[in-house]
Amino acid sequence: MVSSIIDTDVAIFGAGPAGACAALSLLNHTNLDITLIEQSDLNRERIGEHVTECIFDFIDYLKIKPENFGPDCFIPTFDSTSYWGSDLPGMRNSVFTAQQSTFQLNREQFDLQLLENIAERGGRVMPRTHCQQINQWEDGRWQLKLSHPVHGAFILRARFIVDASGRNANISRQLGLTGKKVDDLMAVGRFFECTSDEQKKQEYLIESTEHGWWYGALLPNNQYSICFFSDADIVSNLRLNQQSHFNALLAQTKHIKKLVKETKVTTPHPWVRQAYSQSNAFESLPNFLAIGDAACAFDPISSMGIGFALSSGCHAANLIAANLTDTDSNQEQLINQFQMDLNNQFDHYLTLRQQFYQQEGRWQQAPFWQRRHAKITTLQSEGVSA
Ligand SMILES: Cc1cc2nc3c(=O)[nH]c(=O)nc-3n(C[C@H](O)[C@H](O)[C@H](O)COP(=O)(O)OP(=O)(O)OC[C@H]3O[C@@H](n4cnc5c(N)ncnc54)[C@H](O)[C@@H]3O)c2cc1C
Repeated sequence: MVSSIIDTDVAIFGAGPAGACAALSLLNHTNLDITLIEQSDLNRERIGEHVTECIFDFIDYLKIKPENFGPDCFIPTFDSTSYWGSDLPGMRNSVFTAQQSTFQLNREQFDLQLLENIAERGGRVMPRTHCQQINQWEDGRWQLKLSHPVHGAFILRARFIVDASGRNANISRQLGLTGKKVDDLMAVGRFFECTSDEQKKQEYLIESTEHGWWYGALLPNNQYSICFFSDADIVSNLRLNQQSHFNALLAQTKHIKKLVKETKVTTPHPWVRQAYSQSNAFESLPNFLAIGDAACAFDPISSMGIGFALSSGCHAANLIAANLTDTDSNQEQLINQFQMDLNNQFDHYLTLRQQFYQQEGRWQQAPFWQRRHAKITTLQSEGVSA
C-alpha cells in the first residue's frame, strides 16, 4: 500500500558523481527542491579513480574545499607508464587528455563527501530506494512509485527527472529509450594490499596483452587496483571471474604482475563490471535528461568518465534551472543543443579511441584487437541526431 506522497522539483536517479554534481549545482544556484534517489545502500565498492587536475575546478565550482574530502582523497600520480604497442615503456599521457597532472582518487571518500554536502545544503538523499514505476502526465510532470525496505512504498511527484544511474542507464531503459552500444568491454579486477612497510611509489601502469589490456594503480588507501579489460565473450571463455584463472592470466603479464609482488589479495573473488562504450544522448523526452555514464559511457582507457560525469552534471543543472524558472526561453531547443553537443563529443571520442587502439599492432589475429581495429561508425555517419 502506498502510504505517502512527496512533492519535489527535481528527482535525480543515481548518487554517483554525475547525480551528486547535478544536485549540488542546483542547490547552490536555485531554491528548487532536490531529491536524489539511490538504489544501493552506498556501501558498494566504487571503481574508477584516475582523474586529471580538472577535478579541482569542478569541486571549486561546487563550492567545496579540497581539504573537506579528507587528507588522502587526491594523491598525485608521479609515475604513469604504458606498455602499449611494444615492450618499451612509454609515458601514459593518453591521446584523450592534454598533458596535465593526474591524480588517484579515493572514490569512497570523494562520492560520500559530495553526498554529505547535498544533505547539508538542504537536498533530500534517499538511499536503498527502488523505482518501481514511472509515469509522465500530459503537462510534463512525473509521478514515481518508489519503495524502501523500511519505509515501504511511496509516491514522489517531480517536475523534472534526471537519469544519472550509470552505464546501464536503468531509468532511460525503463522509459523505453535505447542507446547505441559500441562494444562489449568488461572489466575484471581484484584489490591487493601492500604487506611490506616500504613506501610504495604512486604509479599507474598499463600493459596490453593478446586478449585485452591490464591496468594497475596504487590507490590512496595503499591497495593496488589490478584490472583486466576485454570483451564479455573473451572474459567468459577465459573464466576470469574465477580467481585461479584470473591469477594465471595475471602471472602471464610482464609488468603488471610485478606490482603485486609484496601484497596480499583483499577481495576473495574477482569483481566484474561492464565497461562498454555507449551513447544514449540522441533520444529525448520532455522534462527529462540523462547525464554521466547514463548519457555517454567511455572506455576506461580514456579516464574520461568521472570528468564527464561532473561536467554533464553541472551543465544539465543549468538547463534544468532555466527550464523550471525561466518560462520564456526556448527550453526544447537548449536541451536539443545539449544532446547534440554530447553526440558530437561522443563521435570525437570514438575517433580518438580508435587512434589509441591502433597504436597496438601486435596480435593482429586476436579477436579483441581485430574488433578494435575495425572501421568505426560514428553517430553522425549513421545520421543520428538529437
Ligand atoms: C573498471 C572501471 C575503471 C574505470 N576507471 C576510470 C578512471 O580511472 N577514471 C575515470 O574518470 N573513469 C573511470 N571509469 C568510469 C567511471 O567510474 C564512471 O564514468 C563514473 O563513475 C560515472 O559516474 P556516474 O555518476 O555517471 O555513474 P556511477 O558512478 O555508475 O553512479 C551511478 C549510480 O546510480 C545508481 N543507480 C543505478 N540504477 C539506479 C536506479 N534505477 N535508481 C537509483 N539509483 C540507481 C548506482 O547504484 C550508482 O550509485 C572506470 C569504469 C570502470 C568500470
